Amino acid sequence: MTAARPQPFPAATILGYPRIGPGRELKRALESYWDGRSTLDELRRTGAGLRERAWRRLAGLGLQALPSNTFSLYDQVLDTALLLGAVPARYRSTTDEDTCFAMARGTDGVAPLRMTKWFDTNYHYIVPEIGPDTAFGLSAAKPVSEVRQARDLGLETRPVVIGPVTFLLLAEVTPGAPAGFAPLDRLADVLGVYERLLTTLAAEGVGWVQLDEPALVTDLGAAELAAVRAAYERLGSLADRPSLLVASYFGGLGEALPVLADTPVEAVGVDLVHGDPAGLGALAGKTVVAGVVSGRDVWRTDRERALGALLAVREHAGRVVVSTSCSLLHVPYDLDAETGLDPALRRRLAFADQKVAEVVELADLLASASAPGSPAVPVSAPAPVAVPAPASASVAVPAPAPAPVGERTGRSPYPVRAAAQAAHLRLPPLPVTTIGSFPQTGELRAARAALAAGELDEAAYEERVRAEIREVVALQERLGLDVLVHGEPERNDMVQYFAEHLDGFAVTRHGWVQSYGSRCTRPPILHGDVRRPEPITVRWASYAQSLTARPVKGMLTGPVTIVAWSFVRDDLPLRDVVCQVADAVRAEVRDLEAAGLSVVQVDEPALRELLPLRRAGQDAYLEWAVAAYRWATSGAGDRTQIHTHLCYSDADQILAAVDALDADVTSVESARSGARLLGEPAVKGFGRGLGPGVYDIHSPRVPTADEVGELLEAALRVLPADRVWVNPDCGLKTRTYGQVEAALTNLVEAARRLRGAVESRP
Ligand code: MET
Ligand SMILES: [Zn+2]
Repeated sequence: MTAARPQPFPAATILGYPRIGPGRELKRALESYWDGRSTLDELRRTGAGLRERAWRRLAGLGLQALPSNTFSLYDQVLDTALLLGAVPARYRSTTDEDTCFAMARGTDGVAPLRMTKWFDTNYHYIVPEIGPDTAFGLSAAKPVSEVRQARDLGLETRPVVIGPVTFLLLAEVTPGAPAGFAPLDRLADVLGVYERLLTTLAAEGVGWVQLDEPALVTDLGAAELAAVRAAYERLGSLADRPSLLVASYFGGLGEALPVLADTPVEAVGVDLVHGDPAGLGALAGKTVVAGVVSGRDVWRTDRERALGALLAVREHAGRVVVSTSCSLLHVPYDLDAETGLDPALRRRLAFADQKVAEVVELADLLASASAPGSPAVPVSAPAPVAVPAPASASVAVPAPAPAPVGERTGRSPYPVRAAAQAAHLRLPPLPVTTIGSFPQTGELRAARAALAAGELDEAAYEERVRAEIREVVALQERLGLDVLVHGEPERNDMVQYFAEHLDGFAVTRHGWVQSYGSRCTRPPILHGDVRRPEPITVRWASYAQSLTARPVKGMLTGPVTIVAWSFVRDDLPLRDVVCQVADAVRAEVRDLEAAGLSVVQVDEPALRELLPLRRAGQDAYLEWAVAAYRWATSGAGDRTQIHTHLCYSDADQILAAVDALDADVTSVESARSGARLLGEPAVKGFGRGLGPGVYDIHSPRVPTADEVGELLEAALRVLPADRVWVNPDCGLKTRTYGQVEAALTNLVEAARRLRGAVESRP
């Protein structure tokens, strides 16, 4: 069968749908397979069941154009690497699934591929590795079998694949490739594989294929724009192929718009929530898949505004299809599952299924809105639902004015503080610490569930947490760590826990969103003004400190991260929301200090995540984000050592801003990325304590003391010895106690071996 004549694109679609399962079925199936408790066949059956459920649900909601290949056992970028044959030889296994998991999670002897944030979201993708010798080749089994599975259910679908330009721009270079090589150099080879994919899908009778190109909303240079042109000229000119939708999202297309408009692709997806419709006239003659329903927040769509945007697009471009601004991967499944939410808040909300219904409804409204120029909402159409204002908008919060960067914040300059802290804390060189969390045992989670269900009373739960703290402190003393933590046993999640204790937030019971692989979070909903009614962490941290003579590090989540990992009200500038949270964190830092904690860590792993994708907005963002952090931490005295933690280490991009945070010690992920950070010139100039992670906590592998020692030696070659800290890449909560104990033993051992040498250095 060859491709039929171009089929018109139906009136409504979505760019993608959640896949973890409404009850996190995929998470359970994956973890059970990884632990050897179930077979690959069982895992495959779970996947098939989830896909069937998703398609039936979408069809039931009235959606005509259904996506496929948006299901993934781990990550869609990793799936694309497998599809294109970009599999480094060290990961090849007997089944596609095991190869996929080897790349994502590593194996006994082999470290996994790097993982990083998907644009400015909290979703993580696996970074493909491309070199001059990568042997590309098509493995189309997955998209083809999904098309067939849906067809067996009587449903036609549109396979979704990451597009060639985004795939190559996100890839990193195989270690050892010649200098100057860039993955984009392999564009022509990769396009050959995409051509074969399109031919294969056409032979399957597929009418449309969606190629996701979110990289097109970032600043592109001449070479990248030329790649866009080359890619879509070539794929568009292919003889027997399905119609092509090139989907952009997370912002406006900017300079890539006229380039795409010039190519023979049939449809272009544009984000009209985060990008502006300027220039869409260039798409006349094409189908515009207009993302007017946000795929990234949980707010109901303002129907009038959305319809206005759709009518404007229809006036300028050819055919308009109503869609989401991006995949619904980033929002929970179904608001109907949340029975405990305040009804006034509920009325303002829409999760994935509600957003699908909005898309369908808007398509109906658009169809009945007659010629351009007629009233935006036809009389016969249901009146748009008014979105109520935030409930607490009237609560007066003394808005903090964060101290501008560079201005005095109350603390002395770093050298003065460093001396005061050294005298007070008396730490050895290369102090060993952790990032905060210790393994969250099943027992602990069960106790929390029992508390929520009313089966365990507060006092019994509290004692359970205290017992855990006692064990964690004793373990750290026994292993010989220098700065201890209480282990965060009371926290379900580093953001949700604070949200539950601050006014202005609501939390959900089932609102899970995939973070990476089998990991999910339940982002809180920040809907009103934020205030801290009372201290949050002080009793746990001071209890831990009461158990030991060594310093315990109080552990807080920073204002940018709390906001970044929540669904945030959209009626205030983000900066103002962050300032409110910074004020609450500031009060908590001061209370920890007053309770006798000499070290306080304020985590900002999301600092870079909110960085605007285009350079034009980045300086302004960093200025207010850094100011908010300094406001949160600068109430501490000189003797109190402030730590911060980031889960990545793209030093060139962000290290200057990290320096401006003015924290005394910064820990960053480094082991997972093969200590690339240490090669960055910016590291040499870093003027404070730095702990480049020496233990990749995303992998079940335990590093040996020798491996840790090598990473520390590498750090000591570029950093002064009195500023190097020894710590894992991130928190330990996803690991087992067996792994953690073995790994921390090796961290302490490696630090001890090097201390002598460091102390005797001139
Ligand atoms: C994602 S960063 C995690 C930091 C937190 N303190 C932890 O150790 O889990
Ligand atoms: Zn982290």
